[in-house]
Amino acid sequence: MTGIGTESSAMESARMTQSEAAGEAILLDGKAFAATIRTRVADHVSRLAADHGIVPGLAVVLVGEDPASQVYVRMKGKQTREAGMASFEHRLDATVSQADLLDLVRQLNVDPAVHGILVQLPLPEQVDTGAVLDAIDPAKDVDGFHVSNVGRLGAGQKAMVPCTPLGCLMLLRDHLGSLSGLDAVVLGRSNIVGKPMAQLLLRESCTVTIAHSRTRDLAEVTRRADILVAAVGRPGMVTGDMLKPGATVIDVGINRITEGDATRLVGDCDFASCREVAGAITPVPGGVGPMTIACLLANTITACCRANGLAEPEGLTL
Ligand SMILES: Nc1nc(=O)c2c([nH]1)NC[C@@H]1CN(c3ccc(C(=O)N[C@@H](CCC(=O)O)C(=O)O)cc3)C=[N+]21
Repeated sequence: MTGIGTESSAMESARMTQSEAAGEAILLDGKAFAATIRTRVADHVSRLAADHGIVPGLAVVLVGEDPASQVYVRMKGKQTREAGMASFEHRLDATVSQADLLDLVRQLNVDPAVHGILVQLPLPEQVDTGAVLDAIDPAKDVDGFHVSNVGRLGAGQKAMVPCTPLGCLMLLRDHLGSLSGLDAVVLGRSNIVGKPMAQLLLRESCTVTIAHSRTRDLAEVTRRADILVAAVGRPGMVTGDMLKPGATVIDVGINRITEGDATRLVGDCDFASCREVAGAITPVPGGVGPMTIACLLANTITACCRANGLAEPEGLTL
């Protein structure tokens, strides 16, 4: 019993008969599941206010004017406020110095109204990203990128868990129940998705392989996967022939491609061929993306509860 996503489980099983009849993969509806998590977050926020007079607060720092980053930051702010939490947005010029950015982070570290801090990535090149992430108070590190949270996750200690892998794991548990003994292949070895995802799957007792750009005979590796998590940022690189029939496929890729004068979001998986072979697959959009933001809100509640010595919020942590 995961405690997470019973509503969406019910939706999945309703959909299962339809999909099986069509010989196509079940769609793992991250958009619907994320809405469920946001409702849980909003419930916790009401309770924190009523019982303790606490309003959880999330600070988001955006440096520069990257259009995609602006969209994500706007979505995060909107959903934070809709859940009843306080949203603090800090926009800095693309030319900001490392020292000024560190000053802002330190100010947020000591601000009692701020329980979570997220510095939107990527940062401009004059800034040392690792130094900025490690300046964040680990207790407020809702992205789970601080080296101390990375270490704690690896050591099996209580940590802040990166939002995208956390969302992927919630989808997997919701669909599969126990993951114990399953072969999991993570495609991609980034610090923000691939590596923490592998740690979480290992914690679930999967047999974990991390594949990447230098992996030899990739298809031979991916065809062993009961669970395939694709996080490489290459549109359509996973095709149906690379999958074990019935595999559960989590597509983390968010690639904006231009077709004529329209743009379209596609994942790292070639959806048309993968859905013929997979047992279940996340769509892009509407899969992992919405789960990432929902988990950011969940992590903010978790950080707030821990900061105030309150019990872990049920259904929002691992
Ligand atoms: N410090 C930091 N933490 C992050 O978590 C972080 C970051 N930096 N930098 C950028 C990436 C990207 N990211 C996404 C979140 C939600 C969607 C999302 O909701 N996508 C929608 C589509 C939205 C659209 O139309 O663009 C979907 O997939 O359905 C996508 C991408 C968080 N990131």
